[in-house]
Amino acid sequence: MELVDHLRDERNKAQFDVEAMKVVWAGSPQELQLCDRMANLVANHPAFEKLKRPMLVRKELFKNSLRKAAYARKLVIDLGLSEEEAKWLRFYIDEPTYPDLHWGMFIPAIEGQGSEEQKEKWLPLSRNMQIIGCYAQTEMGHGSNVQGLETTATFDAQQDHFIIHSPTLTSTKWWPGGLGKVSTHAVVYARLIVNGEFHGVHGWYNYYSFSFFLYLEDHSPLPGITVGDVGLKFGNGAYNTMDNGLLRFHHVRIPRNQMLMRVSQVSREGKYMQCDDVPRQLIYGTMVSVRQTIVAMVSRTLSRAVCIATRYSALRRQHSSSSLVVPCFLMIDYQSQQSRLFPLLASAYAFKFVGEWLKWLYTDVKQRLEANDFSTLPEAHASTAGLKSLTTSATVDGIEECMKLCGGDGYLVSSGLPELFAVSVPACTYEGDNTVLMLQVARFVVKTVSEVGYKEPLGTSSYIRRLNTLLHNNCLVQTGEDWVKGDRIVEAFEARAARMAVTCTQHLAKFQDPEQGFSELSADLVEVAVAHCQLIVVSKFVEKLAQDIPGKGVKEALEVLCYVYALFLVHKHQGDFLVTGYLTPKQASLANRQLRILYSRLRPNAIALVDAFNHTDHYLSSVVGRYDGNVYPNLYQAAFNDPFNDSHVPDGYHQYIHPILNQTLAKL
Ligand SMILES: CCCCCCCCCC/C=C\CCCCCCCCCC(=O)SCCNC(=O)CCNC(=O)[C@H](O)C(C)(C)COP(=O)(O)OP(=O)(O)OC[C@H]1O[C@@H](n2cnc3c(N)ncnc32)[C@H](O)[C@@H]1OP(=O)(O)O
Ligand SMILES: Cc1cc2nc3c(=O)[nH]c(=O)nc-3n(C[C@H](O)[C@H](O)[C@H](O)COP(=O)(O)OP(=O)(O)OC[C@H]3O[C@@H](n4cnc5c(N)ncnc54)[C@H](O)[C@@H]3O)c2cc1C
Repeated sequence: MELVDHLRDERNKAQFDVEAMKVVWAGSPQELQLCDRMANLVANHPAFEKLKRPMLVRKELFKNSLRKAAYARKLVIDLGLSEEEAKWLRFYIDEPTYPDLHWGMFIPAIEGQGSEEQKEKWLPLSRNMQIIGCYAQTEMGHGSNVQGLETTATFDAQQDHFIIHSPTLTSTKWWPGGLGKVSTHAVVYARLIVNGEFHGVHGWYNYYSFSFFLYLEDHSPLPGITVGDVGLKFGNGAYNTMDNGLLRFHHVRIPRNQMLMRVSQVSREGKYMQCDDVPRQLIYGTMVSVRQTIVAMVSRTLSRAVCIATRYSALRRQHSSSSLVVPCFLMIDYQSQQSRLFPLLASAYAFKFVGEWLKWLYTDVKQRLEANDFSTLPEAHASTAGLKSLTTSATVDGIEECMKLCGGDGYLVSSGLPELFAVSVPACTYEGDNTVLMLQVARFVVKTVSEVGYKEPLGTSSYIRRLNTLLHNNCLVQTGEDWVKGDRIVEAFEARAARMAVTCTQHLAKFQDPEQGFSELSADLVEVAVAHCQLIVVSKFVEKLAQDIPGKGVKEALEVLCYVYALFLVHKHQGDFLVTGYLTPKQASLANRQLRILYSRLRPNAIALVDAFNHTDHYLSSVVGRYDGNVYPNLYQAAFNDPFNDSHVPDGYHQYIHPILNQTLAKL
């Protein structure tokens, strides 16, 4: 049977080479080929079916996710997949499960914090999955406040052991993924006590990582350990495939050599030693690594929602303003729909490019760390924390907006959007609450501004070198066209960020106690951090455009996206630009007018731009976002696929409806 492409006319409007754009989106021809192969491997394997997921109760859902993870492992072994291929395989299976934490946090924690000897011993076991691990840092009473962790690790010199203990209910480890039911091991963060002394009460040496056996062979917990799942989470399927766990220790003994020993050691004699040349922040290194990975991946999550909403918007017709009866307008042709949808489409591309840059920065930092050069660690911390926060918040808000952009049908599970929202929303909390992370960025920015004159700002903060110019020279825009120039846009974002940072730094200086000032001004500080991070995203997009980008019309299409992203932010945050005095109201209104012109330039390319994400229908799992656009018959069929429609008479009908109809309620 010939397949009908209901979006063909839209596809024909494209003004650029979609295949070339696919390469740009993927990062390289090799990445495109790799992703395509893994996506199709998953899409064509019946084991990875996922449409029934939202209908399953927790125990069935969990078993189903274990089955998928086992099939995935089998495929990795049978096909001899590399770690990189296996990572994409997991990604396209699209179901959070224990391997994410095993590969994403447990192994990196050992790699980053273990001694050479420890790595040699534990990494082969972990990579072969002979042990399965998780990352147990958060406690019931302490999530953001890592310094407040209460779990203790007391050294017993006589037996050459650490005694791990949870002294209070609030010290219960709480939330670690993979911990509740599956893991055999954990990297546990605890407060170190040697010779009755708490180390580093001032926060230098408080917490150390331990790897130790949680379970006996038969998978029952070791004596002294209580373990379980934290309970059902938001959304039906969503993150409930993960066994986020709880864990308590009652004086559990582990050998001394299970303390991860790269950053510091405790000797056989009970002597505590801190490696002089390694900063203690390295124990936070796993979080830096995962935050970078989240930024690298988040654009795909947003692109998925945007792809669904764009395709549906380009199919569904509503009435025109002149006739409320005759449906003629495609939803995508409403200016108001475009002004909500197109900035999200542009954001997906913007986040992709900033993710690529962050990966580069992180790789560079990692190489430096291996050579004991820690000079770029503060910037890596601020950039990973800030961009994780900025991109996940925008993505989660964007998914919700896409749901609304699809009207009522977006609210149906079959649209794929509710589950995507539910699975993504905790990204604003895990790996660091987004506000807490922005406050870390603000600390970095304020510190950089305060040090002007005796320390050269580098990397993402190098704009602060030109503080004088940025504070005193106002925007030169005179026409709408002036707004579509890369350097002008970047300068506007630099001036806004610099002016906000300087104002906040001056306000902070008025406080006798800097910490009190920081606390009282924290809402303003978050805005400073947002301005700094948006500058990074905009400038990395502009830098991307300066590269050689092959393919007919590809660069031009990307330019439109870049200006849409930037001018949308100028419009959204025009208060910042006006209050800091950088823009006049006229210039702000020119930016908005130019934005509308850009929307009309983006419009013919909209479907091609989402096609360039190269998402399979399996990955999208959305009736309204299907590639062929054949929405209505499938939407209708999806309703009847719901087991609730198996019968006209639901359970309970005879019991609870008949008595009402028959007026026999009194018998109930
Ligand atoms: C929207 C959809 C998203 C889709 C996502 C897709 C996901 C892709 C899948 C990828 C595949 C695999 C990945 C793995 C799966 C991920 C699943 C998620 C699992 C979640 C796991 C967790 O949540 S683990 C627990 C995380 N916990 C936190 O993040 C806690 C947050 N708190 C902190 O980080 C810290 O406590 C703090 C930084 C907020 C404060 O610490 P502290 O009080 O000790 O520090 P100070 O503020 O005093 O600062 C002291 C100096 O240290 C510097 N600093 C702080 N942190 C760091 C760091 N990490 N690195 C370097 N330096 C650091 C700080 O700047 C100070 O410096 P100075 O000012 O110079 O003194
Ligand atoms: C799905 C999921 C998976 C997780 N996986 C893991 C895991 O594998 N391993 C692990 O160790 N942990 C894990 N966590 C825990 C996660 O890291 C924490 O939830 C996170 O660090 C936030 O801590 P919290 O929940 O205690 O929130 P809190 O710190 O209590 O924050 C609550 C509110 O207080 C605000 N707040 C807190 N501190 C400050 C401050 N200093 N200044 C201003 N505002 C502040 C926050 O902005 C937020 O609005 C997971 C969490 C979730 C939801």
